[in-house]
Amino acid sequence: MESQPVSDAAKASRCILETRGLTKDFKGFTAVKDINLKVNEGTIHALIGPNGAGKTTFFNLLTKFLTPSAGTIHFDGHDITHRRPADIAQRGVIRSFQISAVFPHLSARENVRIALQRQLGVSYQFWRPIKMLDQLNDKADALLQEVGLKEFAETKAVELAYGRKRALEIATTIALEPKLMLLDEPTQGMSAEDVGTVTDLIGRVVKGRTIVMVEHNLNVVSSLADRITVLNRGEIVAEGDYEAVSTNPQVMEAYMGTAHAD
Ligand SMILES: Nc1ncnc2c1ncn2[C@@H]1O[C@H](COP(=O)(O)OP(=O)(O)OP(=O)(O)O)[C@@H](O)[C@H]1O
Repeated sequence: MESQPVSDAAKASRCILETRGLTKDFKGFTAVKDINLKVNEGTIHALIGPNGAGKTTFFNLLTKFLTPSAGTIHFDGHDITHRRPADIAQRGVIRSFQISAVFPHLSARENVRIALQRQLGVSYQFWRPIKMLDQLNDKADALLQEVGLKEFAETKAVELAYGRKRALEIATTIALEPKLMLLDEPTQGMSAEDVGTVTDLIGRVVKGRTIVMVEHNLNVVSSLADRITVLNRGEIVAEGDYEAVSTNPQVMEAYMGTAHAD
């Protein structure tokens, strides 16, 4: 039987990540409580919530920086609850701004090239002729162009302006061809101008990719996220698109301490 091409709609409805009853206790304090979350392939899913809501702890559970106290994590059809962090990265769960930290004294191109080498599994073949490794330059340049850093290929990462550094981090993450990108507050600490640039960049380069992001800036969330999960005190208080969650009384209460936020 001939296989049918998968339509965008069908692809978007495939759940790639699911947590069931995910819980993390710290000595009797429950930071993440019974979280049931589903992320569909090809979508941007944002996690928001006030300080201390449990967002970072939840991310750390997904990447196995922390071990859950209870519950399971399923990724791409596999139960990964008891997998080691390296296995999870190998399966394509890549956390940007942490794992893919850039090397400050290497150029933008060299940074992307190293990520590409890692993806190809040739990182230790340092005896290969430089020329062979130079074949990666074309691919690296294409990625730099994609994130708007073509003119900065020779610039050392440390010399890039903040927003451009973030763009480089995104390029090195994409180079690893993630099945799921975890973005940790991608616009944190940025000027309004950089927030706009990085938001546009994420919107452009992540098309068709699956992202879970923690983000405090609600403008960024409203323009990027297909679906939003709101956490408060370790629990999900609301889920839906931006319009649904932003008008939810429990969300207003979590953020502002009142359901009448006018
Ligand atoms: N290792 C730990 N030991 C004890 N308590 C912890 C630990 N890590 C986090 N917590 C607590 O768990 C709760 C959730 O913290 P978490 O950092 O996940 O929240 P968050 O939503 O990411 O907050 P923020 O937006 O401020 O980064 C907080 O009350 C925090 O103090």
